[in-house]
Amino acid sequence: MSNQAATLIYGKGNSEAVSEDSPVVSSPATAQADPPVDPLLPVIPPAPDLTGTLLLDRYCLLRKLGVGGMGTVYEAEHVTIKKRCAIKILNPEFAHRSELVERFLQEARAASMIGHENVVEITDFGATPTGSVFFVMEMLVGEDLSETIKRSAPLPWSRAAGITMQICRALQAAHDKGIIHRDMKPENCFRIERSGNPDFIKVLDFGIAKLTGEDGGSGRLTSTGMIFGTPTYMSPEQAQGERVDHRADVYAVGVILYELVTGKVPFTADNFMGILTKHMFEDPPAPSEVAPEAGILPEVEALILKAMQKDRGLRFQSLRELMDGIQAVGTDAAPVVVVPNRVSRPNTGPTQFRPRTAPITLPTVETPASRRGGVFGVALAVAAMLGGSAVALYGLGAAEATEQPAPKDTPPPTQQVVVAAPPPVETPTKVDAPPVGPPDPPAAPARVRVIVATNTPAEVFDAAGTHRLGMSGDVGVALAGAGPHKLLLRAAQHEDLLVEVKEPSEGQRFEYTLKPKAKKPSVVKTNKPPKDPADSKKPPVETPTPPPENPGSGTKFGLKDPFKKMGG
Ligand SMILES: Nc1ncnc2c1ncn2[C@@H]1O[C@H](COP(=O)(O)OP(=O)(O)OP(=O)(O)O)[C@@H](O)[C@H]1O
Repeated sequence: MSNQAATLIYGKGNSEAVSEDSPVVSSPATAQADPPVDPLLPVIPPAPDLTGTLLLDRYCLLRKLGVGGMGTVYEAEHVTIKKRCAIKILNPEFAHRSELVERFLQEARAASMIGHENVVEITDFGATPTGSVFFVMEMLVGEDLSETIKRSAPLPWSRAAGITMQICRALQAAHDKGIIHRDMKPENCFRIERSGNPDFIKVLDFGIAKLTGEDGGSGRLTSTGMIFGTPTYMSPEQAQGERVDHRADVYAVGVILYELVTGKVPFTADNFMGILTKHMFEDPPAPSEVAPEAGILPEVEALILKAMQKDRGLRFQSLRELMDGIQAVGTDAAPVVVVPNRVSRPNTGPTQFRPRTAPITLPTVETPASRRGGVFGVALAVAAMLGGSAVALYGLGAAEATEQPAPKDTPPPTQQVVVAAPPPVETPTKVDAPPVGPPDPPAAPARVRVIVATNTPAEVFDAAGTHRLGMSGDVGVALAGAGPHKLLLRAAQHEDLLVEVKEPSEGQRFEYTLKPKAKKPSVVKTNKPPKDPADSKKPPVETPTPPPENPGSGTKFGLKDPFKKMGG
């Protein structure tokens, strides 16, 4: 992982938070060697190796899997039932800081609240003999998506779509529960094989996620002045320290999709500040130009650019909308609208932070440049404080917060708002008055997405065979209305199959077998996605993950049950 992809967490503001001189910067994890560290960032001493330690009399730590920003992850075994698991232990450096203990356990709480098959499962938590805290996760065997990208990107559309759909589902489930991830990046998407699907995705690392419910703890956490995020995937509003809502995740997923289909990230620079500047002020280079060899379809490009609109009011307003867009690729659905970004940049600030490539300037509606200029100035000041290699977003929020009215449903801050305090986070269903764009989708859309699994890749049409609804496989097919739905499944060299789907529920899976035929199919699609080796495999069968074990074992150590806030 490059330094640019590292999560930056920087704290300041009260005695419980990380002190100003100890920013926490996540670093790439490796099982064998310590990760490279940005020489310009403060170094946190490595946590002691706890391999061989028995936790809660039942989890034996077998080997270190990697080191992240806040803790170390071990492979472990439940000694009684001999089940493998992964255990994340908070770096002892942070164990005495209740703010960080709370944040760490929040990761467990957030992932546990979501309860989705594409989100890593958390099963237990407790305290170590050395006084730190840990939580237990399902053990994932595979690799994170950044490795896949390094090795195989650009990915064919069918594969990129399947992966992105799962990320979207996981995050939509999070958003439905009032949780915003805020640090989506390929490193936080683990790719495992499950039931024959080599691209099964598990979203990890809700460590800086926001629980936006009234008692979700977000107020306490944000009021202490943590700053966080990964510059490469960071939305412009996050980079500017504005209030973050679920559309920051939409942006990050847009960047991930960009990377999946091009093999490159849209913005690079020599330092964090350079990347943030580009997210704020430059148009992403067109994916089709970045990777002409990848044959990126215009509608795929439009999807990416819409997800990455600088103005969040112009993005897909939910991941559900993005999923619909993905699903519509190759159909006769109306194309998505991408509004040119206004990408003018402030004319103040030291020139050393200016990106090297010329900005693409297009007219649009956007935040006034003057306001950006002010924010930019603060960003530069903080960057300078950090030696110019990293930008702490800390402080930017305060500059913006004074210009933005607090959402009506947000209680007034209990602490005095100081320059250092970042802004509160909104609930995913609320937006802070986007200037343009459609309203949030209704809570219960009249469409469900079902998985149509077939023995051979098949196109899914309406019963008349006139409207293509999508393809079989993991991307899923969106059905409007309650049903029953008659669907026509059509595959090359196979007999058409007419099926009926009665009262489908979201994510429900239907399996069908198409009979081979000798003669050629009567319908040939011209806009079929490129063939992907992964498609030729047996259609994935997704098995439900088992329910978590009873959490709460750590209470004898006086820990607050991280699962308690979700009532279970
Ligand atoms: N459940 C798991 N099963 C297997 N490996 C895991 C699991 N959870 C995390 N890992 C691996 O452990 C390493 C550290 O993970 P962690 O989430 O702490 O760090 P990170 O994502 O690199 O850091 P950051 O906190 O900066 O996002 C990573 O290589 C990650 O892929």
